[in-house]
Amino acid sequence: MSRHEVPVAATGLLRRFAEATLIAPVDFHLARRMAALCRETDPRVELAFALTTRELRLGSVCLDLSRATDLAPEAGIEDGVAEGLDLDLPWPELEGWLGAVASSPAVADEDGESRPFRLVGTWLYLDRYWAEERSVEASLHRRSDLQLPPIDDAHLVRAATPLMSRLPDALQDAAVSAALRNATTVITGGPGTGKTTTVARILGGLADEDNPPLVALAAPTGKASTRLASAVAESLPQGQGGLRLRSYTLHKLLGVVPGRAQRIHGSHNLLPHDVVIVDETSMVSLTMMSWLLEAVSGRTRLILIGDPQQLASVEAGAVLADIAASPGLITSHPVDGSGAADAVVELRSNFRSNEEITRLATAIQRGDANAVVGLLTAGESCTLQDYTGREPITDYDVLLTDLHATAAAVRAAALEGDGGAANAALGRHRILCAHREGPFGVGHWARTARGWLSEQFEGYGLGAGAWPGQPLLITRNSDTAANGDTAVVVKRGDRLLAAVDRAQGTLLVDPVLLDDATDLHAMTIHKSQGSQFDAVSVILPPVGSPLLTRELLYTAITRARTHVRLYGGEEALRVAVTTPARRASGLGRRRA
Ligand SMILES: Nc1ncnc2c1ncn2[C@@H]1O[C@H](COP(=O)(O)OP(=O)(O)OP(=O)(O)O)[C@@H](O)[C@H]1O
Repeated sequence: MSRHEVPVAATGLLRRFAEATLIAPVDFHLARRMAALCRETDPRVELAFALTTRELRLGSVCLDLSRATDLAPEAGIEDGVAEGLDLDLPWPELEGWLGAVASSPAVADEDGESRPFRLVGTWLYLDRYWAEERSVEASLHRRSDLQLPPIDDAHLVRAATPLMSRLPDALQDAAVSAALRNATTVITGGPGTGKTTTVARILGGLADEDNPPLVALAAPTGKASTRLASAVAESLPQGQGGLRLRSYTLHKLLGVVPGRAQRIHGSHNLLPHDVVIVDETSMVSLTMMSWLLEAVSGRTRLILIGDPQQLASVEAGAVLADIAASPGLITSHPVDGSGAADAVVELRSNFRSNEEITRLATAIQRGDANAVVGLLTAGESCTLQDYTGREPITDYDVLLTDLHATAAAVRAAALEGDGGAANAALGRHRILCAHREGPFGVGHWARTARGWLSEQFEGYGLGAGAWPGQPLLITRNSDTAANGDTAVVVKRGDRLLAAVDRAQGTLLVDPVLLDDATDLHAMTIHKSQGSQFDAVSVILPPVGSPLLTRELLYTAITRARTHVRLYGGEEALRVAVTTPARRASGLGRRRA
């Protein structure tokens, strides 16, 4: 059954919502099953259950019944606009709906014993997510009162000194100070604002030759964790002396058993680390955050790093964004009498991207569509070109120039057998799409770009086999590569080898060992998180696509160091800028 087919068993109210793609077959069946188990027969309640599971699938932690009428049809997520749907839906009247849900035997209230669902105000949760949200809140509050041993003055002075050749930045100083004084610190900031630099300074302050702290550098993906480890190692003021650094994915750190809720570390077996640093926290789901906080002991310093403006986890929850929006979740009680050190610090100066891109990112964050359009109209390094889904790639000279220059440089290095140079050249430009399929999707743009390049370079992209200069994206973790790593096929003597771009350096492997690698002439914006390119060409989704959000646009354009080229309609751009991704969650707002 396709995602948008209407289940045969769906009748009445649920059928109307299934036809409008407000609920998918999986939501319908789950809701039906739960309702049947609890002898619930009111279709309004079944609808609330189905919409709750739908919202979980789409990243929210709960369903806000008072805002349910804002929910968008799901059709179009893959292939464009939801056309021909009857969206004049018979929404239940709110008060009666809330009453029916509250009196269902499947639904507990905030203080009630566990049942499959829980209604808190107008928020309907699956009980498990409510429990996880409470657990995260409680852990953060508990950690606010922890007393870590104070850092001695010599270490504080060392950390207070900016790294060589860095400009003074008061917010970076504040973040360093907070991390040394508090048990829990959250450092947020956009790309290039110095988060990694700040971590290096913090570690410089914590380093101790006599008693080196055990430090976990963790991230949701293998690529992000190795990237953090190598970036930190490069910036550490005194090298790795006085520290015991280890890098992990969060799954590895906690010893999560794949496909199960079991893990080696939890409240029953706390992590042994003195310091746990988590990068790319925006991608951490509510479940993973609750597991992490359970496993971190009261003597461990916890530092969470990330950019809450970026796209959140593909699973439910946007914990970093919730913390950034409700800093009171972590209160600060420095133990050394040194005065308040805010536990949530936002870094703001971008030291990497050019000024136009920084201004564009700021206007997007503010939701100022006029400013965004103005910057793109007058911009030199940031531009918008019309794309309606029908124009051929040959209409876009600048895109062809970017593609040609990048492929030529990648290919030249690949023919020389220089994997490092080939991977560096691959970072010059990338096509980024929100969709996977259809005229706005990765599949279409990767095929089109590769097809055009094969007309420019002899032997490029023809046939099924590998060719020198072939760009690859790894899609699964293995011994040789991490999901999200990129590689280029290079010529070494008579052989073709894949040069995998790993944080520790280039790794040469036989291309056949990379079973789970795909063409990299274009990639999704989701996959591009954590990566940087000189120029990006962003294919905007069309108006009507639920993917057209501010976070998506912000994530895409902040991948670029020097040039942002958007392809799409002005209306789509305006919709993106003015549509923040909505993720319902009660974290930090429960008693607001
Ligand atoms: N205070 C500073 N003065 C000058 N340059 C800085 C300063 N802070 C950071 N930089 C430089 O800016 C660049 C980005 O810094 P860094 O990698 O620490 O940022 P980041 O926030 O971790 O970025 P991303 O999340 O995009 O990886 C680096 O080249 C770094 O050396």
